[in-house]
Amino acid sequence: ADLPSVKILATGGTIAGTAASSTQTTGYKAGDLGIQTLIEAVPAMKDYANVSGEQVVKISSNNMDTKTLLKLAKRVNELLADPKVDAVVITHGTDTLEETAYFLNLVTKSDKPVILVGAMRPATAISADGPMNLLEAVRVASTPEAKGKGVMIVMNDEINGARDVTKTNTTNPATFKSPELGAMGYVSGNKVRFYKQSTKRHTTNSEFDVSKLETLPRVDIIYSHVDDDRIMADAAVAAGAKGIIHAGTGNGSIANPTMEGLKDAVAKGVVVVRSARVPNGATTVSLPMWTKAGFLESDTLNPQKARLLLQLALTKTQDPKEIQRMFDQY
Ligand SMILES: NC(=O)CC[C@H](N)C(=O)O
Repeated sequence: ADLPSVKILATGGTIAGTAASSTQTTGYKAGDLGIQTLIEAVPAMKDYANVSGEQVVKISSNNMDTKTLLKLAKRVNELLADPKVDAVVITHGTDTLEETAYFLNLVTKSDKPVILVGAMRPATAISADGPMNLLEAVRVASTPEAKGKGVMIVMNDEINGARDVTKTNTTNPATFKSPELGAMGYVSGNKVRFYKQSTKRHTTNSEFDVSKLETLPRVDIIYSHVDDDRIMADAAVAAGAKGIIHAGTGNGSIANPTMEGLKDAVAKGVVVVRSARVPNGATTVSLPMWTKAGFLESDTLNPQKARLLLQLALTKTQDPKEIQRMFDQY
């Protein structure tokens, strides 16, 4: 009775996936099982928390969209405002898990733990990783030290912070890593162990608020490559993008023809942020001509997370100086 109350919000993914055979680990149906089935599969959760479930959506997370993100964020805030709820765990597909985690890290108005969890093997597979991951997520959510650390992903015995974590392997269960900045902690034996946390702004210290938002501004990502040209930049502007994240080569480098397209985008009021297709390191000022063109820098945020931050930034301001400040602080 004295245990914390943890609400599990289910959204689908492989953790709720089913396949025709116990050895099938690809080509299965994601998001098939409901939250009650997932909870019943892990009775040990009751040793750590009073858990209850709620199905938000049943999707494969490659289909995650703004509407669902906003719905989820609003529900998380509603639940955490209730003194009877101590923490929220969200089951989610792994494809866009890091994006939902970072988005919630920016818009959750509570210091109560919010833990995201998924699986790489469907629930029907031998050595399915979902049940243990869910148990560990609930254990972390029930730990007092998890409070105030921002949104986290718990999978495969690791606790990773929403800002720094990324999916690093297409199929391996040990896929969620923070390669540059390291894991925050481990679920190890009978202990939840924390070692570090991000210095970046999040949750109760964040200026972003989705409570009145029904949509987010369009922001497109342009991925750089050999033979790059301006076609994608022009297409983004034509599609009505208010922002563009350029996933540049190296330290956010831009091919000359693409640069012309992006300069024209800036001239039309589109905010352009340089990120990088390189997984590690900060994207910084490299060539002065890019700064002169008005392009901003994403710091260590990967393109998909930079996109979410720019969307939220654009709900508050169009001022490039202010938006760069946000990229420096979040
Ligand atoms: N491991 C997974 O969860 C991937 C399954 C699916 N593509 C999803 O993200 O929902």
